[in-house]
Amino acid sequence: MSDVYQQAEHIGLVPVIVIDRVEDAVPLGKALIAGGLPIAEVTFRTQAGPEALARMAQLDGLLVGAGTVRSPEQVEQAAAAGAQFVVTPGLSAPIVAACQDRGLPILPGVSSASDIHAATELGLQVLKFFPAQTSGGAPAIKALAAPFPEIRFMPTGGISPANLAEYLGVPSVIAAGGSWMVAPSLLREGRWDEVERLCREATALVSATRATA
Ligand SMILES: O=C(O)C(=O)C[C@H](O)[C@H](O)COP(=O)(O)O
Repeated sequence: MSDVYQQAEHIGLVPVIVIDRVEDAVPLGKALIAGGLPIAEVTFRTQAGPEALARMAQLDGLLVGAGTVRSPEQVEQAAAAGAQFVVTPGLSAPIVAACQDRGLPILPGVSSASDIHAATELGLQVLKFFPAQTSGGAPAIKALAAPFPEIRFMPTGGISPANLAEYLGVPSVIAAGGSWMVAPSLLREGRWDEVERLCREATALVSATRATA
């Protein structure tokens, strides 16, 4: 496994960020680091996404990737901004190829056995299970892991402090993705202390879950 996947596994939870103002990028990144979640998936859903990613990528100790990448052109944009990994909502062979050409780790979204099968044919082993909660949740990942034992998952979509432990308890899950600690309202109001507190609380939950596994 690439270093990025190992780091994501070590941290256990990847904040998924939808950012509207580039000037929020650095205080947000610092809050993530201070809160013990030094990793971010910065979605390319907003216009500010690529520049916000570039600013966050300058912060020491923060692993930054691009999310909601939907074209090979956006892979170029992500790489130019300093992204260290790419996340896509679904499985796209051209996007996977663009990432593989650059040696950029990619976590494409999958939600079925057919998706996973296709991803294995593209040489991938670490996949985003998306949208996790509405695609059957932790029981679905366990069922899909049976025929694909080598595949590792990062479930994302509908994950909260209430169900995080259930996902992290599945052996094939390396980390979960979630957005509650970086909710748009917190960013809009510049509540960096609250972001940090929620990250710290989430980190404690990850540690407690793993200690009892
Ligand atoms: O489009 C993408 O590539 C994404 O990254 C989607 C996000 O993973 C989910 O929107 C996060 O879902 P919540 O944690 O329920 O807010």
